[in-house]
Amino acid sequence: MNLQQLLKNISKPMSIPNMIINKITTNSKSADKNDLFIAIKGYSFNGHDFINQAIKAGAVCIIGEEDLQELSVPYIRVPDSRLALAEIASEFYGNPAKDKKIIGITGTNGKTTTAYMIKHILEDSGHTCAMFGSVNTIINGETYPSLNTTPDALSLQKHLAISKDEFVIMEVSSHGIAQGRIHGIEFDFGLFTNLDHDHLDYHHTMEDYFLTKAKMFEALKDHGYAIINNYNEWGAKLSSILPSRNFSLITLGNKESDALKINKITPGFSEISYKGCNLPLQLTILGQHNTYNAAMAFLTASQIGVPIQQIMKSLRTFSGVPGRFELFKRSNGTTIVVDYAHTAEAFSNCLTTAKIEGAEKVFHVFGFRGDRDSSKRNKMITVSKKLADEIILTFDDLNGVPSAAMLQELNELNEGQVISDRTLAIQYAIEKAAEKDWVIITGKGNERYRLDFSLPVSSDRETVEYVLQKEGKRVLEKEHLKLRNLLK
Ligand SMILES: CC(=O)N[C@H]1[C@@H](OP(=O)(O)OP(=O)(O)OC[C@H]2O[C@@H](n3ccc(=O)[nH]c3=O)[C@H](O)[C@@H]2O)O[C@H](CO)[C@@H](O)[C@@H]1O[C@H](C)C(=O)N[C@@H](C)C(=O)N[C@H](CCC(=O)O)C(=O)O
Ligand SMILES: Nc1ncnc2c1ncn2[C@@H]1O[C@H](COP(=O)(O)OP(=O)(O)OP(=O)(O)O)[C@@H](O)[C@H]1O
Repeated sequence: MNLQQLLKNISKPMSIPNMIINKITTNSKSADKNDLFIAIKGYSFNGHDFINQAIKAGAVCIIGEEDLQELSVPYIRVPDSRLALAEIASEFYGNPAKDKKIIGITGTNGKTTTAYMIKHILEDSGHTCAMFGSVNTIINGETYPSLNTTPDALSLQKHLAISKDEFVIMEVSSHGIAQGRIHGIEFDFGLFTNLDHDHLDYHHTMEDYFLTKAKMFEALKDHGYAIINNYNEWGAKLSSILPSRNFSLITLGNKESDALKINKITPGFSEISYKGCNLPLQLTILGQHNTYNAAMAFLTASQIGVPIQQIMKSLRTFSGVPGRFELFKRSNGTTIVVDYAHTAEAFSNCLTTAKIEGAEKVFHVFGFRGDRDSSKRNKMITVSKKLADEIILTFDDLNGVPSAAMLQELNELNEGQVISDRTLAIQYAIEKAAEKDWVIITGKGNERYRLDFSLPVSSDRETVEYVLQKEGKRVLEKEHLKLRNLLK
């Protein structure tokens, strides 16, 4: 693509050389002949330090924010490289967002689940959907792994360009907003699920975290919809500060002005009221939090025009999300749950659900993610202590934190058992649980392990299956032995 055309919104044409660009890259390692390299100041590295490397590899033009002289190729200085990247990437891929119906979902918890629910409902009624989120990326029916919850601007624009889907359902993380990954994208729907203490290593205060999330709503299209969970105090705050613009504000909550109200939540069955009717909301997945996610999905699908009866039918057949309240049954009756909860509120929802469902004793296996907001850990422990009967602390991803330091932190908490090997911690909890007990394993969800553990498995699901299988074999062997003794 012609560089002058590509940078028409970034710089004066006079200062842009007339040349053809092969591709855009932000990583010197993937720079090649005739590429445009955009230098980004990141958290681990400063892309400006790799400019010479990119030039050596063949980059013919550089964009960056630092005052640099005497580069051997043209250098265009911009105020913010990340924003420039988003604008240039959009131009490179033909401004693909403009023809798309985009549903952006933000909030601390529930983005993935709500996204999956909306996708299921829309596809059930004949629509096609792309989905960009933390579990995976789905475009034109093909599934790809996701690196980030919200893709970087270059990947995002490329995904949009490739997608022929009618709707794009996108999880929008606060990191994604703060780093300008969604810059330039306008949303038809903006959903806010909730806000809970998380990512304060990055945002420092809840207020800043909230205001970052709130920015997504500045990018709503005229005649778009803001769908907000007012049951959450931050949701109610967002509804109250949204400027009166030409979009519809649709809320769930308890007030007269809320469009959808949750009348009651009981296991497997909830009741909502919408447009003056009380409607049963039946879900096959457990967790009272999922009723809120379903209500958000309901409101979205309803605005899109899916008939109410159809929405409720689709929600009844929604089978869940990998690693979100995923249930397993042990032969003796113990219930085991693998869940992605990693905030106090999510802990509370999961552990309360187990109690509501009749758990006699709850064993809670979890750890703390290394190099991530450590200020939320006390709250997580407090909730677990209150709602679980036995805590088994173990390792989550260490992200570079030395294992001895994490082990020391877990030991110093002096709460329950510490079994650093995650697979053995899970095995311990399962083996200790009785018939009517529940084992709740939180933090990793569907993610693969990044550490090596003792059992030959690579995720919580595989650990549970491995332990149950081994146990099943032992039971069979015992019965076999009994039979042989009887026949003697
Ligand atoms: C802390 C953080 O947010 N990091 C994200 C950020 O990376 P970064 O800009 O800091 O990159 P960096 O590694 O410092 O490098 C800076 C620049 O130097 C370049 N470089 C670097 C080395 C080299 O040899 N040559 C070179 O050119 C890099 O390509 C980059 O352009 O921008 C990258 C591109 O968008 C992201 O992939 C990366 O996410 C990392 C993987 C990450 O873990 N992010 C988490 C915190 C995150 O963003 N999570 C949210 C979800 C959170 C949630 O809701 O739970 C998400 O949206 O995924
Ligand atoms: N509406 C909700 N309110 C509170 N907790 C929830 C809600 N929905 C899900 N959770 C909890 O949060 C966990 C993560 O759910 P989900 O993946 O849907 O959220 P997410 O916002 O995509 O999370 P992340 O950004 O960390 O990927 C679940 O496993 C569950 O424990």
